[in-house]
Amino acid sequence: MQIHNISQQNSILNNFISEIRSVTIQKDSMRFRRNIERIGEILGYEMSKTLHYQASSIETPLGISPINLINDDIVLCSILRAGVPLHNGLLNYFDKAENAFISAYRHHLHNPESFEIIVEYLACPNLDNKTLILADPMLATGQSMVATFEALKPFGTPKEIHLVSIIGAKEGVDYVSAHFNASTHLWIAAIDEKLNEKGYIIPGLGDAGDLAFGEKLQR
Ligand SMILES: O=P(O)(O)OC[C@H]1O[C@H](OP(=O)(O)OP(=O)(O)O)[C@H](O)[C@@H]1O
Ligand SMILES: O=c1cc[nH]c(=O)[nH]1
Ligand SMILES: [Mg+2]
Repeated sequence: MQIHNISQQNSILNNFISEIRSVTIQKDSMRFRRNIERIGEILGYEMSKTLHYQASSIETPLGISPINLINDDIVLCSILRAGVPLHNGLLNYFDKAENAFISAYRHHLHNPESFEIIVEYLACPNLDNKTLILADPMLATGQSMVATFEALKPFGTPKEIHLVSIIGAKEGVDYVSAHFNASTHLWIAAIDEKLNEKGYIIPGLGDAGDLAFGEKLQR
């Protein structure tokens, strides 16, 4: 897997990352969602540099302007719930993309430390020869990303896969690296050191789904 850790280079991305991590600023859920969206726009922009382009020309009122335009058929798939604002950010830029949504959530078994990933809802177009972007802001154990990839297999074989995440744990990055092809790209804004005993990223930011949309009752 090709890992692109975008915050290794200083940019305004750092300011948005610091705001979603900040225990005080993240309490403003509208700002939290908007920051996730802005980060999605930045990661999408960085990713766009590796897409395929075709020479084109555009008629302006005063002449003809040559320009290379993206030539890929993009399918943007995000994992509910926390993936929604990241999806919106990516879709702001890849506005012609087809869209897929999947639900993957942690179902806690007997105690907070043990859980399984439940995939229930899935809506997806044909993926054959498309460029698949899989988006989820948190890459903790990596199990949701891998379960999503497995669930999408019956929908076709993409030509390229780009994983987009905001904060990952080293363990989760290693887990997805082992499950995805070496040609898969991972676009990520930060890789944190570890997971705690409940599978939360440390230092991370807490629960992204709850911060964006409010606490949910455990089922
Ligand atoms: O890498 P993993 O260990 O699989 O964890 C990451 C998953 O956890 C979060 O979702 P969560 O289960 O909290 O659901 P939510 O988005 O509905 O809050 C996050 O959005 C990922 O989907
Ligand atoms: O740290 C984590 C891990 C999984 N999901 C989250 O929202 N945060
Ligand atoms: Mg959550």
